[in-house]
Amino acid sequence: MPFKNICIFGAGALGGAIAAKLASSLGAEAAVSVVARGAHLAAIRSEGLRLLEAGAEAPFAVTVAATDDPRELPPQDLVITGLKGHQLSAAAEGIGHLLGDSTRVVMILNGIPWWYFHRDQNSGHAELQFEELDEGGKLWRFVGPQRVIGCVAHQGAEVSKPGEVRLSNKGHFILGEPSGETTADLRDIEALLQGAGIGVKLSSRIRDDIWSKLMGNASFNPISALTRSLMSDLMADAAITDQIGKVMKEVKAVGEALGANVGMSVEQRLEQARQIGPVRTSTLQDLLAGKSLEITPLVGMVVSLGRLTATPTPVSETILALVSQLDLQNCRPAR
Ligand SMILES: NC(=O)C1=CN([C@@H]2O[C@H](COP(=O)(O)OP(=O)(O)OC[C@H]3O[C@@H](n4cnc5c(N)ncnc54)[C@H](OP(=O)(O)O)[C@@H]3O)[C@@H](O)[C@H]2O)C=CC1
Ligand SMILES: CC(C)(CO)C(=O)C(=O)O
Repeated sequence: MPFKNICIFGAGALGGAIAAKLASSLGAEAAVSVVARGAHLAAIRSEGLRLLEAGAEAPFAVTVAATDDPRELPPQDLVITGLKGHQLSAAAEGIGHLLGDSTRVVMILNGIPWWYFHRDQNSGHAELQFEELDEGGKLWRFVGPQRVIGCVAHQGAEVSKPGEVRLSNKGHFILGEPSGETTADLRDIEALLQGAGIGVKLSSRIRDDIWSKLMGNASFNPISALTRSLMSDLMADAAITDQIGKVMKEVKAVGEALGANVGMSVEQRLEQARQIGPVRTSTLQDLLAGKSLEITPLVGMVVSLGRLTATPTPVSETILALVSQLDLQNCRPAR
């Protein structure tokens, strides 16, 4: 087992689920720790981290070392981040404390990740950095794009109460090196996760998977927050589905302008969205919890990369304006 110390930084919905599964399958074989905060951290410390799998009647609980200060943990063999994209810059230095010479960092993210252009051979913009995704270049400096393994999650999850994570389906995670290589590290991480009962697929073109997933997250995530609707309600509304389809078309066009093969058609992506069912998107979960919203990686970057590639994104621009104002009002104290 190449991973003796594994830290999940941001053990919320998806990170918490992965931490619980790894801790339960590895037992004493490895030290699984989590970085969390607030009431969630307090509950993990006092009652353990609980996971309710889709279809299960009761959660199971695991005991993991839990802290809000990564400096308390030793250097890790593997770090998995479950932070939202807009929370990463603030955590960059903390993640840096966990890294040894060869530590790899799996970043579970929706949307365009800060490392997107690292070793990208198709866009003509290799190594381009975006301040809006990586404030002050902190992620580039403290983590380093060469450590990253990209991760696209096809798994619905929610922190149902402090200390407890609930999965909404039996999903899977797509993992890929930014370079597209199938490295030994990638194979080892695949084996680790599969051994814990986590569905994994490897991709040699992770950016294609990012764009296919983003066709949905750029459209139905902000719209679900704007309308406070479950996925099933959005997809039952023909006028909304029509707007979602328009955003999907824009996202696909931007991805293709950057050299991605976005294999999925708008109709196929809409069909995938119809299968999700009565689920609160991660953006709606944050809105309802009064938290700031993950807007830039999901919507803002579609508009920015649309500008970079001269690809029109009018519907995404409208949604960006609306959801940005919603975010401002949501985080503002009541007047
Ligand atoms: N949830 C889902 O169904 C899906 C999510 N995704 C994507 O996966 C990624 C992770 O999402 P999700 O699992 O929902 O995220 P969550 O918001 O559930 O989890 C993030 C956790 O990290 C914590 N956190 C943030 N910053 C810090 C910090 N500096 N120190 C300690 N803890 C911190 C948050 O605390 P706090 O709550 O206090 O901010 C929260 O508990 C996102 O990009 C999302 O879009 C993809 C597919 C499905
Ligand atoms: C696919 C979906 C809607 C799963 O919940 C998601 O990616 C999200 O909530 O961000």
